[in-house]
Amino acid sequence: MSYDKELAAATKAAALAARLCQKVQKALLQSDVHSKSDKSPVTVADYGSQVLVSFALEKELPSMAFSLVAEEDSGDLRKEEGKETLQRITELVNDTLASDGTYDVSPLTEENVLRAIDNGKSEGGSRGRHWVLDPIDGTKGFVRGDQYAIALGLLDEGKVVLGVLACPNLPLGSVNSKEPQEKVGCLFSAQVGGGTYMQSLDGSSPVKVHVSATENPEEASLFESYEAAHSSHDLSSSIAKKLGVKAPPVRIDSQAKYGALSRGDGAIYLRFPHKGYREKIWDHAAGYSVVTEAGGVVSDAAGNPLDFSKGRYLDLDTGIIVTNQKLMPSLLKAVKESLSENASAL
Ligand SMILES: Nc1ncnc2c1ncn2[C@@H]1O[C@H](COP(=O)(O)OS(=O)(=O)O)[C@@H](OP(=O)(O)O)[C@H]1O
Ligand SMILES: [Mg+2]
Repeated sequence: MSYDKELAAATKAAALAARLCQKVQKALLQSDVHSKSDKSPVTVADYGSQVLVSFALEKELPSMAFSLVAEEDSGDLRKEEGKETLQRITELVNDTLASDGTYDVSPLTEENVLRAIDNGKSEGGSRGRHWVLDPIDGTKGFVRGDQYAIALGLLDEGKVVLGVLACPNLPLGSVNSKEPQEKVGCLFSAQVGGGTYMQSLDGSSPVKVHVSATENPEEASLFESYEAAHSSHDLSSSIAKKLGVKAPPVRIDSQAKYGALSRGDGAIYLRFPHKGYREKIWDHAAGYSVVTEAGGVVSDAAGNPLDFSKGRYLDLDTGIIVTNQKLMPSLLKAVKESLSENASAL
Protein backbone atom coordinates (compact mmCIF):
# COMPACT_ATOMS: atom_id res chain seq x y z
CA MET A 1 0.00 0.00 0.00
CA SER A 2 1.30 3.45 -0.90
CA TYR A 3 0.97 6.52 1.30
CA ASP A 4 2.29 8.91 -1.39
CA LYS A 5 -0.64 11.33 -1.14
CA GLU A 6 -0.53 11.39 2.64
CA LEU A 7 3.25 11.87 2.65
CA ALA A 8 3.01 14.77 0.20
CA ALA A 9 0.33 16.39 2.40
CA ALA A 10 2.35 15.83 5.58
CA THR A 11 5.47 17.33 3.96
CA LYS A 12 3.55 20.43 2.90
CA ALA A 13 1.93 20.81 6.31
CA ALA A 14 5.20 20.46 8.25
CA ALA A 15 7.08 22.85 5.93
CA LEU A 16 4.31 25.46 6.33
CA ALA A 17 4.40 25.13 10.12
CA ALA A 18 8.20 25.39 10.05
CA ARG A 19 7.91 28.78 8.36
CA LEU A 20 5.83 30.11 11.24
CA CYS A 21 8.24 28.66 13.80
CA GLN A 22 11.29 30.17 12.09
CA LYS A 23 9.69 33.58 12.11
CA VAL A 24 8.81 33.39 15.81
CA GLN A 25 12.20 31.98 16.87
CA LYS A 26 13.99 34.84 15.09
CA ALA A 27 12.18 37.45 17.09
CA LEU A 28 11.25 35.52 20.19
CA LEU A 29 9.77 37.93 22.67
CA GLN A 30 9.60 37.12 26.34
CA SER A 31 5.81 37.58 26.13
CA ASP A 32 5.58 34.71 23.64
CA VAL A 33 6.65 32.11 26.23
CA HIS A 34 4.09 30.84 28.72
CA SER A 35 4.06 28.09 31.31
CA LYS A 36 1.63 25.17 30.98
CA SER A 37 0.04 23.68 34.10
CA ASP A 38 2.88 21.10 34.24
CA LYS A 39 5.31 24.07 34.14
CA SER A 40 6.72 23.06 30.74
CA PRO A 41 7.14 25.99 28.33
CA VAL A 42 4.76 26.57 25.45
CA THR A 43 5.05 29.37 22.91
CA VAL A 44 2.76 31.01 20.41
CA ALA A 45 4.67 28.99 17.80
CA ASP A 46 3.70 25.64 19.39
CA TYR A 47 0.04 26.61 19.02
CA GLY A 48 0.49 28.26 15.62
CA SER A 49 2.28 25.22 14.24
CA GLN A 50 -0.51 22.92 15.46
CA VAL A 51 -3.13 25.15 13.79
CA LEU A 52 -1.28 25.19 10.45
CA VAL A 53 -0.65 21.44 10.34
CA SER A 54 -4.26 20.69 11.24
CA PHE A 55 -5.50 23.22 8.65
CA ALA A 56 -3.18 22.05 5.84
CA LEU A 57 -3.90 18.33 6.34
CA GLU A 58 -7.64 18.90 6.16
CA LYS A 59 -7.24 21.05 3.02
CA GLU A 60 -4.88 18.59 1.29
CA LEU A 61 -6.84 15.43 2.10
CA PRO A 62 -10.51 16.45 2.19
CA SER A 63 -11.79 12.91 1.73
CA MET A 64 -9.76 11.34 4.54
CA ALA A 65 -11.50 10.94 7.92
CA PHE A 66 -9.54 13.36 10.09
CA SER A 67 -8.15 12.32 13.45
CA LEU A 68 -5.21 14.09 15.06
CA VAL A 69 -3.31 13.18 18.24
CA ALA A 70 -1.34 16.33 19.08
CA GLU A 71 0.41 17.87 22.06
CA GLU A 72 -1.37 21.20 22.57
CA ASP A 73 -4.93 22.00 23.65
CA SER A 74 -6.83 25.28 23.69
CA GLY A 75 -7.70 25.30 27.43
CA ASP A 76 -5.42 28.20 28.46
CA LEU A 77 -6.28 30.22 25.34
CA ARG A 78 -9.99 30.13 26.14
CA LYS A 79 -9.36 31.82 29.53
CA GLU A 80 -9.46 35.61 29.98
CA GLU A 81 -5.66 35.74 30.45
CA GLY A 82 -5.17 33.82 27.20
CA LYS A 83 -6.96 36.41 25.02
CA GLU A 84 -3.90 38.35 23.89
CA THR A 85 -1.96 35.18 23.15
CA LEU A 86 -4.85 33.90 21.03
CA GLN A 87 -4.88 37.17 19.09
CA ARG A 88 -1.13 36.89 18.45
CA ILE A 89 -1.43 33.24 17.32
CA THR A 90 -4.29 34.11 14.95
CA GLU A 91 -2.25 36.96 13.49
CA LEU A 92 0.82 34.73 13.03
CA VAL A 93 -1.20 31.95 11.39
CA ASN A 94 -2.91 34.36 8.98
CA ASP A 95 0.38 36.10 8.12
CA THR A 96 2.01 32.75 7.38
CA LEU A 97 -0.91 31.57 5.22
CA ALA A 98 -0.94 34.87 3.30
CA SER A 99 2.81 34.96 2.65
CA ASP A 100 2.82 31.29 1.65
CA GLY A 101 -0.07 31.79 -0.76
CA THR A 102 -0.86 28.08 -1.29
CA TYR A 103 -4.33 28.27 0.20
CA ASP A 104 -6.68 30.91 -1.10
CA VAL A 105 -8.83 31.34 2.02
CA SER A 106 -10.24 34.20 4.00
CA PRO A 107 -8.35 34.86 7.24
CA LEU A 108 -9.01 32.39 10.06
CA THR A 109 -11.02 33.72 13.00
CA GLU A 110 -9.99 33.15 16.62
CA GLU A 111 -12.71 30.51 16.85
CA ASN A 112 -11.26 28.72 13.77
CA VAL A 113 -7.87 28.77 15.48
CA LEU A 114 -9.22 27.32 18.73
CA ARG A 115 -11.04 24.58 16.83
CA ALA A 116 -7.97 23.71 14.76
CA ILE A 117 -5.97 23.31 17.99
CA ASP A 118 -8.69 21.15 19.51
CA ASN A 119 -8.64 18.84 16.49
CA GLY A 120 -5.59 17.43 18.24
CA LYS A 121 -7.60 15.80 21.04
CA SER A 122 -7.90 12.38 19.43
CA GLU A 123 -6.95 9.38 21.55
CA GLY A 124 -5.37 7.47 18.64
CA GLY A 125 -5.43 3.69 19.12
CA SER A 126 -5.24 0.49 17.13
CA ARG A 127 -8.10 1.15 14.69
CA GLY A 128 -8.19 3.42 11.67
CA ARG A 129 -5.89 6.27 10.75
CA HIS A 130 -4.58 8.93 13.10
CA TRP A 131 -2.14 11.75 12.49
CA VAL A 132 0.35 12.19 15.34
CA LEU A 133 1.83 15.65 15.81
CA ASP A 134 4.35 17.38 18.00
CA PRO A 135 3.98 20.95 16.69
CA ILE A 136 7.28 21.96 18.29
CA ASP A 137 9.30 19.12 19.67
CA GLY A 138 12.09 20.47 21.85
CA THR A 139 10.33 23.65 22.96
CA LYS A 140 13.17 24.27 25.43
CA GLY A 141 15.65 24.16 22.53
CA PHE A 142 13.39 26.43 20.50
CA VAL A 143 13.33 29.01 23.29
CA ARG A 144 17.12 28.72 23.74
CA GLY A 145 17.59 29.38 20.00
CA ASP A 146 18.78 25.80 19.40
CA GLN A 147 17.40 22.69 17.70
CA TYR A 148 13.71 21.79 17.51
CA ALA A 149 11.49 19.84 15.13
CA ILE A 150 7.98 19.80 13.74
CA ALA A 151 7.24 16.08 13.98
CA LEU A 152 4.30 14.55 12.11
CA GLY A 153 3.53 10.85 11.77
CA LEU A 154 0.60 8.77 10.56
CA LEU A 155 -0.75 5.66 12.29
CA ASP A 156 -2.73 3.13 10.28
CA GLU A 157 -4.27 0.28 12.31
CA GLY A 158 -1.87 1.03 15.17
CA LYS A 159 1.34 1.05 13.06
CA VAL A 160 3.40 4.11 12.11
CA VAL A 161 3.23 4.20 8.31
CA LEU A 162 4.87 7.53 7.59
CA GLY A 163 6.86 10.26 9.28
CA VAL A 164 8.00 13.77 8.50
CA LEU A 165 10.51 15.73 10.57
CA ALA A 166 11.09 19.37 9.77
CA CYS A 167 14.25 20.54 11.55
CA PRO A 168 14.71 24.25 10.77
CA ASN A 169 18.07 24.63 12.54
CA LEU A 170 19.71 21.33 11.61
CA PRO A 171 22.67 21.78 9.23
CA LEU A 172 22.38 20.02 5.88
CA GLY A 173 25.83 18.56 6.47
CA SER A 174 26.78 16.38 9.44
CA VAL A 175 26.32 17.75 12.96
CA ASN A 176 29.84 16.45 13.62
CA SER A 177 31.45 18.57 10.93
CA LYS A 178 34.15 20.89 12.27
CA GLU A 179 33.61 23.32 9.38
CA PRO A 180 31.13 26.18 9.93
CA GLN A 181 27.91 25.26 8.12
CA GLU A 182 25.96 28.00 6.48
CA LYS A 183 23.11 25.92 5.15
CA VAL A 184 20.60 24.87 7.79
CA GLY A 185 17.03 23.58 7.64
CA CYS A 186 16.32 19.93 6.81
CA LEU A 187 13.16 17.98 6.16
CA PHE A 188 13.20 14.19 6.55
CA SER A 189 10.36 12.09 5.15
CA ALA A 190 9.67 8.38 5.15
CA GLN A 191 6.88 5.95 4.38
CA VAL A 192 6.71 2.30 5.22
CA GLY A 193 8.68 0.25 2.69
CA GLY A 194 9.79 3.38 0.82
CA GLY A 195 13.01 4.45 2.52
CA THR A 196 13.91 7.79 4.08
CA TYR A 197 14.67 11.00 2.17
CA MET A 198 16.14 14.32 3.21
CA GLN A 199 15.67 17.65 1.48
CA SER A 200 16.44 21.20 2.46
CA LEU A 201 13.52 23.08 3.99
CA ASP A 202 13.78 25.64 1.22
CA GLY A 203 12.96 23.00 -1.35
CA SER A 204 15.98 21.08 -2.75
CA SER A 205 15.29 17.65 -4.32
CA PRO A 206 15.03 14.83 -1.78
CA VAL A 207 18.02 12.47 -1.47
CA LYS A 208 17.83 9.00 0.02
CA VAL A 209 19.59 8.62 3.39
CA HIS A 210 20.82 5.60 5.37
CA VAL A 211 21.85 5.02 8.94
CA SER A 212 25.55 4.51 9.65
CA ALA A 213 26.79 1.04 8.64
CA THR A 214 29.46 0.91 11.33
CA GLU A 215 29.90 -2.34 13.22
CA ASN A 216 32.50 -0.83 15.49
CA PRO A 217 31.13 0.88 18.61
CA GLU A 218 34.46 2.69 19.04
CA GLU A 219 33.67 4.80 16.03
CA ALA A 220 29.95 5.18 16.75
CA SER A 221 29.05 8.62 17.98
CA LEU A 222 26.15 8.79 20.40
CA PHE A 223 23.18 11.17 20.68
CA GLU A 224 21.27 12.04 23.82
CA SER A 225 18.89 14.75 25.09
CA TYR A 226 20.33 18.18 25.69
CA GLU A 227 18.34 18.42 28.93
CA ALA A 228 19.68 16.10 31.65
CA ALA A 229 16.19 16.13 33.18
CA HIS A 230 14.84 14.34 30.08
CA SER A 231 17.34 11.49 29.95
CA SER A 232 20.00 10.23 32.36
CA HIS A 233 23.37 11.36 31.07
CA ASP A 234 25.10 9.19 33.71
CA LEU A 235 23.47 6.04 32.41
CA SER A 236 24.34 6.75 28.79
CA SER A 237 27.90 7.51 29.79
CA SER A 238 28.15 4.14 31.53
CA ILE A 239 26.74 2.39 28.43
CA ALA A 240 29.12 4.30 26.15
CA LYS A 241 32.07 3.24 28.31
CA LYS A 242 31.06 -0.43 28.16
CA LEU A 243 30.75 -0.25 24.37
CA GLY A 244 34.07 1.57 24.00
CA VAL A 245 32.52 4.64 22.34
CA LYS A 246 35.36 7.15 22.06
CA ALA A 247 33.71 10.43 21.08
CA PRO A 248 31.91 12.56 23.69
CA PRO A 249 28.08 12.40 23.49
CA VAL A 250 26.36 14.75 21.06
CA ARG A 251 23.49 16.53 22.82
CA ILE A 252 20.74 17.81 20.54
CA ASP A 253 17.21 18.86 21.41
CA SER A 254 14.17 17.10 19.99
CA GLN A 255 13.62 14.43 17.33
CA ALA A 256 16.30 16.18 15.26
CA LYS A 257 18.37 13.38 16.89
CA TYR A 258 16.38 10.77 14.93
CA GLY A 259 16.89 12.80 11.74
CA ALA A 260 20.65 13.15 12.27
CA LEU A 261 20.92 9.43 13.06
CA SER A 262 18.93 8.46 9.95
CA ARG A 263 21.62 10.03 7.75
CA GLY A 264 24.50 8.51 9.70
CA ASP A 265 25.78 11.54 11.66
CA GLY A 266 25.80 9.28 14.72
CA ALA A 267 25.05 5.60 15.20
CA ILE A 268 23.41 5.43 18.63
CA TYR A 269 20.64 7.39 20.39
CA LEU A 270 19.92 6.66 24.05
CA ARG A 271 16.96 7.98 26.01
CA PHE A 272 16.47 7.13 29.69
CA PRO A 273 13.86 9.34 31.35
CA HIS A 274 13.43 9.27 35.10
CA LYS A 275 11.22 6.56 36.59
CA GLY A 276 7.53 7.27 36.24
CA TYR A 277 7.84 9.48 33.14
CA ARG A 278 5.40 8.36 30.43
CA GLU A 279 6.58 8.87 26.84
CA LYS A 280 4.02 10.38 24.46
CA ILE A 281 3.55 8.96 20.98
CA TRP A 282 4.13 12.36 19.30
CA ASP A 283 7.66 12.50 20.73
CA HIS A 284 8.68 9.39 18.76
CA ALA A 285 6.28 8.47 15.92
CA ALA A 286 7.87 10.58 13.14
CA GLY A 287 11.41 9.86 14.33
CA TYR A 288 10.68 6.14 14.54
CA SER A 289 9.53 6.11 10.91
CA VAL A 290 12.48 8.16 9.65
CA VAL A 291 15.08 5.97 11.39
CA THR A 292 13.42 2.61 10.68
CA GLU A 293 13.03 3.33 6.96
CA ALA A 294 16.69 4.40 6.83
CA GLY A 295 17.63 0.91 8.05
CA GLY A 296 17.85 1.56 11.80
CA VAL A 297 16.23 -0.14 14.78
CA VAL A 298 14.20 1.58 17.53
CA SER A 299 13.27 -0.39 20.63
CA ASP A 300 12.78 -0.06 24.35
CA ALA A 301 15.71 -0.86 26.64
CA ALA A 302 14.75 -4.54 26.72
CA GLY A 303 14.73 -4.81 22.92
CA ASN A 304 10.93 -4.79 22.55
CA PRO A 305 9.51 -2.91 19.55
CA LEU A 306 7.64 0.33 20.34
CA ASP A 307 3.86 -0.01 20.34
CA PHE A 308 2.09 3.12 19.10
CA SER A 309 -1.39 1.57 19.23
CA LYS A 310 -2.14 2.11 22.93
CA GLY A 311 -3.44 5.70 22.77
CA ARG A 312 -1.59 8.94 23.52
CA TYR A 313 1.19 7.23 25.51
CA LEU A 314 3.78 4.55 24.77
CA ASP A 315 3.74 1.66 27.23
CA LEU A 316 7.42 0.94 27.71
CA ASP A 317 9.94 -1.00 29.63
CA THR A 318 12.70 1.44 30.63
CA GLY A 319 13.91 3.93 28.00
CA ILE A 320 14.29 3.99 24.24
CA ILE A 321 17.41 2.91 22.33
CA VAL A 322 18.17 3.44 18.66
CA THR A 323 20.99 2.14 16.48
CA ASN A 324 21.74 0.13 13.33
CA GLN A 325 21.00 -3.60 13.01
CA LYS A 326 24.61 -4.66 13.49
CA LEU A 327 25.25 -2.73 16.69
CA MET A 328 21.92 -3.57 18.36
CA PRO A 329 22.99 -6.87 20.01
CA SER A 330 26.06 -5.35 21.70
CA LEU A 331 24.10 -2.21 22.61
CA LEU A 332 21.35 -4.30 24.23
CA LYS A 333 23.96 -6.21 26.25
CA ALA A 334 25.64 -2.99 27.47
CA VAL A 335 22.25 -1.45 28.33
CA LYS A 336 21.22 -4.51 30.33
CA GLU A 337 24.48 -4.55 32.32
CA SER A 338 24.46 -0.80 32.95
CA LEU A 339 20.83 -0.85 34.06
CA SER A 340 21.48 -3.59 36.59
CA GLU A 341 24.64 -1.87 37.90
CA ASN A 342 23.02 1.58 38.08
CA ALA A 343 19.50 0.70 39.20
CA SER A 344 19.26 4.01 41.09
CA ALA A 345 20.30 6.22 38.12
CA LEU A 346 16.69 6.65 36.97
N1 LIG B 1 10.99 14.74 32.47
C1 LIG B 1 11.03 14.37 31.19
N2 LIG B 1 11.62 13.22 30.85
C2 LIG B 1 11.70 12.83 29.56
N3 LIG B 1 11.17 13.56 28.54
C3 LIG B 1 10.56 14.70 28.84
C4 LIG B 1 10.47 15.16 30.17
N4 LIG B 1 9.81 16.35 30.15
C5 LIG B 1 9.51 16.58 28.86
N5 LIG B 1 9.96 15.59 28.07
C6 LIG B 1 9.80 15.41 26.64
O1 LIG B 1 11.03 15.54 25.94
C7 LIG B 1 10.77 16.24 24.74
C8 LIG B 1 12.02 16.91 24.27
O2 LIG B 1 12.83 15.92 23.75
P1 LIG B 1 14.33 15.75 24.12
O3 LIG B 1 14.47 15.19 25.49
O4 LIG B 1 14.87 14.93 23.03
O5 LIG B 1 14.87 17.23 24.05
S1 LIG B 1 16.06 17.87 24.82
O6 LIG B 1 17.28 17.46 24.10
O7 LIG B 1 16.16 17.47 26.20
O8 LIG B 1 15.80 19.31 24.70
C9 LIG B 1 9.70 17.20 25.12
O9 LIG B 1 8.98 17.52 23.97
P2 LIG B 1 8.30 18.98 23.83
O10 LIG B 1 7.41 19.15 25.02
O11 LIG B 1 7.56 18.85 22.56
O12 LIG B 1 9.42 19.97 23.78
C10 LIG B 1 8.85 16.44 26.11
O13 LIG B 1 7.78 15.78 25.53
MG1 LIG C 1 7.94 16.81 22.13
